[in-house]
Amino acid sequence: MSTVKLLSPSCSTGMFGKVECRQSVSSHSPAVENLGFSKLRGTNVAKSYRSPRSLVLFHDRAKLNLRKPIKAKEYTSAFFIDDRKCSRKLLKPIDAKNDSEPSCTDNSAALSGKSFRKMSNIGNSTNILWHECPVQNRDRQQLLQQKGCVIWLTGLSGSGKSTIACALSQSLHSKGKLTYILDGDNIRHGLNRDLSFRAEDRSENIRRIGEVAKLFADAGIICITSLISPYQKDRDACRALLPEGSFIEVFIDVPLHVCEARDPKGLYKLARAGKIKGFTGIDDPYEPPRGCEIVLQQKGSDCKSPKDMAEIVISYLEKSGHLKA
Ligand SMILES: Nc1ncnc2c1ncn2[C@@H]1O[C@H](COP(=O)(O)OS(=O)(=O)O)[C@@H](OP(=O)(O)O)[C@H]1O
Ligand SMILES: Nc1ncnc2c1ncn2[C@@H]1O[C@H](COP(=O)(O)OP(=O)(O)O)[C@@H](O)[C@H]1O
Repeated sequence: MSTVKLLSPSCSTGMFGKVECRQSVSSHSPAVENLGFSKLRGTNVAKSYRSPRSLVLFHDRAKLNLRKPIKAKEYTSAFFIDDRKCSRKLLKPIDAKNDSEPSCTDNSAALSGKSFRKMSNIGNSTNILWHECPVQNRDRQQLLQQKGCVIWLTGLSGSGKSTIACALSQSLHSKGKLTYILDGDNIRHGLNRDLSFRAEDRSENIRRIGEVAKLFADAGIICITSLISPYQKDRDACRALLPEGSFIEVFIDVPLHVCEARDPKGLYKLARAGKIKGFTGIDDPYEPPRGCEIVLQQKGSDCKSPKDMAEIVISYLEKSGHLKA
C-alpha cells in the first residue's frame, strides 16, 4: 500500500480502492477534487485529484507502479485524504510500502469510508455523512452467487400476490437462492403500523417498503415485495431507487370479479356493504402498470397455478442473469 501524508493537519479521513495514473492534467472530471501536488516513492506527481472512490494521479513521465488500494496516512496513523478546505496543501511521502490488504489496526476511520463525501442535508436530516464499507455489493453477490434485485408484485387484493410471493420464494430457495418477502399486510404489523389506507399513507407505505427493498437488494438478496401498490407514480419512485434492471415489476393481472369471488378475508363483502371505506377496486383506484417487466394473467380459461406463475418469474431472472454472480 502506498502511503502519502499532508504537511498540515487533515480535514478528513479516507481510503481509496482505485488508483488511476494518467498522463494529462487537463482531463479530469469536474466531480473530482484537486488535492495538490504529491511525491510518491521518489516520483513527482504533477497533480492529484480524488473522486468518491478513486485517487487520480497525473504525472509527466513513466507510469507510477502503484498497487491498489492506496490510502493517505498521517503521523498518528490516522488515515486521511484532504478535502476541499485543504486542497492547496502539498502531499509528501512519509512511507511507501505495499500491502495486499487494508490494515484494520491503524484507525477505525480507515474502514469508515466517511472521508470523501460531503456533509449533506436530506429532508429533515442535517449534517449527515454517507458511510461506505470496503465490503461492497459485488462482494456479497460473489458470496451468494446471485444478484440482488427487487421483484415488485402488484395487483388487487385477492389477486394472488402473497401466494405467488411464497411460491417464488420456495422455488428459489430450493435452487439455493436467498430471498426475502416484504408483504404489505405483514409490514403494516410493524414498521408501517402508523399508516392507514388514505392515498398519502399508501404512498408512504410504498416509499418505505421501496427503501427497505433497496437495502435488501444491496445486500445481494432477491427481495420480493407483495403490495397492492395501486399508484403508478409510487411504483415508479421505487423503481428509480434501484439500479437499471434491478427493479422487476410484476403485474398480477386478475379481474376484480375474480378477486371478489375469492374474497379470502371477507374484505370485499365488507367494502360492498360500506363497512370498509376506500377499498381498492371498490371505492379506491388501482392503476394497472404501464410497461412492467412481467404480466401474470389470470383471465378466462388461462388459469395458471401459483407455482407456474412463479416459474415465469424465475425464467425471467435466469435470462436477466440475476441467478448468478
Ligand atoms: N382499504 C383497503 N384497501 C385495500 N386493502 C386493504 C384495505 N383495508 C385493509 N386492507 C388489507 O390491507 C392489505 C393491503 O395492504 P398494502 O400495504 O398492500 O396496501 S397498499 O399497497 O398500501 O395500497 C390487503 O391485503 P391483500 O389482500 O394481501 O392485498 C387487505 O387485506
Ligand atoms: N394462481 C392462482 N390460482 C388460483 N387461486 C389463486 C392463485 N393465486 C392465489 N390464489 C388464491 O387467491 C386467494 C388470494 O390470494 P392471496 O395470495 O392472498 O392474494 P393477495 O395477496 O393478492 O391478496 C387465495 O385464496 C389463494 O389461494
